[in-house]
Amino acid sequence: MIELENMAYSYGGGELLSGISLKLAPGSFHFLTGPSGAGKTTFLRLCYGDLTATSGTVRLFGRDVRDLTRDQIALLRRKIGTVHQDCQFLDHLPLYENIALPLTVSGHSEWTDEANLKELMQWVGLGSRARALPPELSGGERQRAALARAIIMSPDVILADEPTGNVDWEMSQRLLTLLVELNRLGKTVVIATHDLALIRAAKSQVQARVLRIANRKLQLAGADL
Ligand SMILES: Nc1ncnc2c1ncn2[C@@H]1O[C@H](COP(=O)(O)OP(=O)(O)OP(=O)(O)O)[C@@H](O)[C@H]1O
Repeated sequence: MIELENMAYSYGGGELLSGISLKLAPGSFHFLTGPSGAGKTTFLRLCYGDLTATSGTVRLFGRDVRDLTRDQIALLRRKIGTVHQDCQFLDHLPLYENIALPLTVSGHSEWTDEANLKELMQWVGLGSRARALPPELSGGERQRAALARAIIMSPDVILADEPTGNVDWEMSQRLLTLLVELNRLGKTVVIATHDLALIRAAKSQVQARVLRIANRKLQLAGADL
């Protein structure tokens, strides 16, 4: 799926990430943790070909990112759904159209009407909010909408960057449950988070590996979280 081999990355100064190797197996569930500024967001961006490693190799679905054109990377990226820390929406479009944007952009606008999106919107608990405008949404609604948008193309992998960053505990549990359900459907899930309580809570629901980035390296975290 996604494979990193002795990868390093620098934004131009010193190395931020170094000697990183990891294989994300199909259907696996990973948490990614580490101090603020350690490089979690950068790591996720490398995992979906948004950044190119300074050295070492990143393979997306068996293809070395360096051998791919931007268009080829964009095509492979359709198999990867991303949820960002600050979910961006087009404020003038109703929610269902925002969620359908990946379909519109990829030329499948015939599937983007409200009726087709109903099931997905109900699944994330936004069935009654289809026509709301993004500025009218709560933090938790925005995060669930971002998750719906991330999975609308039925990706194999979901990379979520602090998906529970701006919501209360109950909502973070709800988001976690949605991500666990997606994993049970066979999706590979990676969640970057500072929230160790969330990771502990997940342990009863899913077999997750916990990775930690610190001092430029990626390590498997201990069981003492
Ligand atoms: N586009 C960029 N250009 C230069 N430096 C950057 C850029 N993006 C991030 N950085 C720097 O790289 C380091 C890692 O940032 P990153 O966002 O990956 O960390 P993080 O672990 O996700 O942090 P947080 O937990 O606070 O979200 C930080 O020092 C940040 O300032």
